[in-house]
Amino acid sequence: MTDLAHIRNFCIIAHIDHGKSTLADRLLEYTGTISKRDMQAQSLDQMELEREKGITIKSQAVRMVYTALDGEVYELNLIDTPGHVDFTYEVSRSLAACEGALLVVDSTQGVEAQTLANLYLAVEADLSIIPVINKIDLPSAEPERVKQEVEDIIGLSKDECILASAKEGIGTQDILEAIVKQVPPPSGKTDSPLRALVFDSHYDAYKGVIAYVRVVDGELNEGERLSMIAAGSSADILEVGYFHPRLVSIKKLTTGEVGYIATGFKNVKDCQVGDTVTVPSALETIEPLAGYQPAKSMVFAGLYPVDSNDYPELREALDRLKLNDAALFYEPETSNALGFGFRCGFLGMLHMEIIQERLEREYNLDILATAPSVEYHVTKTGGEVIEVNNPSDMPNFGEIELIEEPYMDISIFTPSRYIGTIMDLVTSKRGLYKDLKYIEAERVLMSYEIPLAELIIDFYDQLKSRTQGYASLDYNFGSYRSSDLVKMDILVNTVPVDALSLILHRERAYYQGRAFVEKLRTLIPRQLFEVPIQAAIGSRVIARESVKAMRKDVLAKCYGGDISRKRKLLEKQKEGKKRMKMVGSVEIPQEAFMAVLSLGKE
Ligand SMILES: Nc1nc2c(ncn2[C@@H]2O[C@H](COP(=O)(O)OP(=O)(O)OP(=O)(O)O)[C@@H](O)[C@H]2O)c(=O)[nH]1
Repeated sequence: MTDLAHIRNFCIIAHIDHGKSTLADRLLEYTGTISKRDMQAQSLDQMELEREKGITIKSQAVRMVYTALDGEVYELNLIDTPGHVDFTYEVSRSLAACEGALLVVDSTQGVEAQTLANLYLAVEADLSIIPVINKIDLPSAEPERVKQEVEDIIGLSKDECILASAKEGIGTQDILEAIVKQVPPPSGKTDSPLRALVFDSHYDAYKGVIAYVRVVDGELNEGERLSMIAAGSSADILEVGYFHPRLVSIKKLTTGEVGYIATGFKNVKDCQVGDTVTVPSALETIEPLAGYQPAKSMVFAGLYPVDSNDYPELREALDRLKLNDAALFYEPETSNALGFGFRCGFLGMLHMEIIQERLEREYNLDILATAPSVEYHVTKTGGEVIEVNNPSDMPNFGEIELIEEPYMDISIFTPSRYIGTIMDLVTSKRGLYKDLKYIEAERVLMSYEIPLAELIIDFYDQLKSRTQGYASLDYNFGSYRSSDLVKMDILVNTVPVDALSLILHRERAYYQGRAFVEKLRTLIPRQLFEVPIQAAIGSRVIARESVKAMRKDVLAKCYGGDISRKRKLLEKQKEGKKRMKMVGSVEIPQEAFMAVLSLGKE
């Protein structure tokens, strides 16, 4: 147990790849929390997937013990924050558990969109901010320019900036000293009833849900009973502890401290990020901590087993993933084309990709995903308002009074030479101009509102390719706005394929319909017969193409009795078939369902 004056809770915020995880490793190493020998690169990124994708998905908290130059011993709690905009809410809760933040800026790049977005969140959380200019070991580093940028853009004095190389360990001690001196100690009430903030949670098969908490007031004792204010659930505290970086169990966590509780809950839903932990006796009287928000799905897609016999396995896998991911939403869905599957809701595209990959890798399932959709608010002619997140559920024209779609507030940081090309891109995606600010002579911050439906379709890729990777993007939900949208149906071999339906803006529906059908023609493999593909809006066909009949069997190409060659070809064919779905008498591959995502490219 450490007295409040000797506790510091801080996090590291940065734009992607500016060196957050590497710096965390250096701090852990310097304080002897992890020996160099045990140091696995980026030990804070636990999941295999995280390491592969090189991003931090779940926040973690590690306790370090640091003897400062003044001779005093401090307990430093480093709370790692997720690095992607899909997880902004988790970031905001991690920040709420801290008093200070290291703001890492890459000295070869400078301030980027996410540096600012994270900074705003940190300022909102009232944190002391310590700017760290990283990667000064690189020949292309421009620490002076970036310091100036920090002063001009962020408003922190350039003299406060600490120059560092997380890779080489330069500046590590200065950073630790700054944390001790500049970050205020926590200011909770030690003699009040327990209030602790959950800033992350995950399910553990042995210990139940493990909640990562910051004790705000009072203390948390092993063996006591706890109550969750928002979830209304309660459980016994099986274990209390902190991360070092492995779990170390102790008897209690006191005011101001950060650690974990093993709750015995079987589902993270009972103990969600942002909820307040208290004791049952205080439940009636205590004020919940501010800022709780239930997770909200922004992007939806249908997930179907390629082999319909795998449906029970898919359900089981989703159930399991959900135990650990309160933000994952799903419900059974039936498609004429694809059979039984699930409509799933995700925080964003990255979240969707992660879930898909986990289903495939960890649960060994072959799944077919439909194109991602947003959630529309549809006012019917009778006045009833419904939410539609599957294009094939869109009511008929005649029944619709108004359709509203989610718009995002986006900000783009870019060298000014790309202003023109970015404006073209944003306009082509129905973006609405809000603001353009010169940050320095050659860099600008552009703000727009843009439909989420356009943002999820290759916007980021296009932004990166049009600006040679220089522009950075950040976005947040803005509001629902009405749009002139229509539903386009696709018929393959005269059979409507519900899972290929799309919602499009009326003005561009004709052009996009043609492009879509053309794309489908190239993706649907030849069959023994000619296959017409049509796009229709209401009863009007707006485009038509056909997949010509196949002439030869693949094996016909084989000569003589070369068995191994023949086998190879058959295997290849099987491989190609893996993600196909028989719709009527036509096989449709996974790529066809995703074709809309690549429409803008050609
Ligand atoms: N030369 C040099 N490279 C660095 C330094 N710090 C980090 N890097 C490299 O920069 C890359 C990104 O570093 P990470 O620590 O993974 O960045 P991050 O901010 O944690 O990235 P996300 O988890 O994706 O947000 C890695 O290849 C690091 O090895 C540094 O001081 N100097």
